[in-house]
Amino acid sequence: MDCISGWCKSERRLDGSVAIVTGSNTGIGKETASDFFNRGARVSIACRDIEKGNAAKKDIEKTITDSGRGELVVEKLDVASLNSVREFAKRILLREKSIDILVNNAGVMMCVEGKTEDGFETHIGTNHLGHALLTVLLLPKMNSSGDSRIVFVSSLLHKWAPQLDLEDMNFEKSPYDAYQAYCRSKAANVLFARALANELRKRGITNVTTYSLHPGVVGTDIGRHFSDSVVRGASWIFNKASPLFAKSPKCGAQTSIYCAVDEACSKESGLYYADCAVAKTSKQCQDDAFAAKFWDWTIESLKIEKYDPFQTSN
Ligand SMILES: CC1=C(/C=C/C(C)=C/C=C/C(C)=C/C=O)C(C)(C)CCC1
Repeated sequence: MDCISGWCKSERRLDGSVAIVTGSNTGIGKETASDFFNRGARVSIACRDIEKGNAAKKDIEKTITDSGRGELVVEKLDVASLNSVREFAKRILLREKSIDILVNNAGVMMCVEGKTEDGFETHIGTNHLGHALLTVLLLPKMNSSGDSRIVFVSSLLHKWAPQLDLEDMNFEKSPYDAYQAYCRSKAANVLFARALANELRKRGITNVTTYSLHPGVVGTDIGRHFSDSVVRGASWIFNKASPLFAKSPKCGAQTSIYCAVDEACSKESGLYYADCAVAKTSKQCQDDAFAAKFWDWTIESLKIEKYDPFQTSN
């Protein structure tokens, strides 16, 4: 089955590779995990709810193609909690000899005003900071694993974010706006992928590459909080109506899969993609000086100034 909106045509196998996909119990993440599994990878289904993860594992096992399968490991990870991210990273680093693919896919949208347990605004804390910590903790192993790729699932809506005010990322100065909070967190994904690519380049590290992307408008659980902050019943309507205007999760996963496996982009790093091709980002996300400031803001927020993500041992 092809998707009119772009299809990852690569037939590359991932036998012996290790891939981690956050939020892969459902939606785009589940389809991404299923693709890697059918290419032979050992895939970590990293999600909050182990039961939902196990149900996804059962579903994915039914998709086995003739070319064979890898392995699925369901694992507890809540990216809204830095503690949970640390625990998850510790377990993975102890168990895996290499980490070849990390897809930062989990996300929330249109949540009511709130803070994560670490005191960050819900969207920036979950969609960006949790994934940023996961990325830097896994980086030394990825750096020692030969060619490896880090993929950030962003959104076209990153373009609706105003110029980010690093003094007000948690809406302490300005009034809370759920839509803007989401758009900011998606700009954060694009900026962080770019900043990380620049930091790696600066140190001559060429075997780890980064990607950010817009999956398309996709009918998934991303609408689960629409009823809380848009209008009553919005989540239900989004669920029912999305097949009429949105991509299926399988088509929505194609750009994530392209960035993670395709030979065509293996030498690219820090760019933004849509429909399996490089696309243009907003002005602030093309600004390398601002990306560097955003990198520093992220490291400070995570309180890991003393940690060196660019070491190779682990
Ligand atoms: C159908 C529908 C809606 C439309 C939702 C859309 C179009 C969501 C798009 C989400 C995107 C693009 C996310 C990207 O990151 C509303 C307004 C919630 C109201 C209830 C019914």
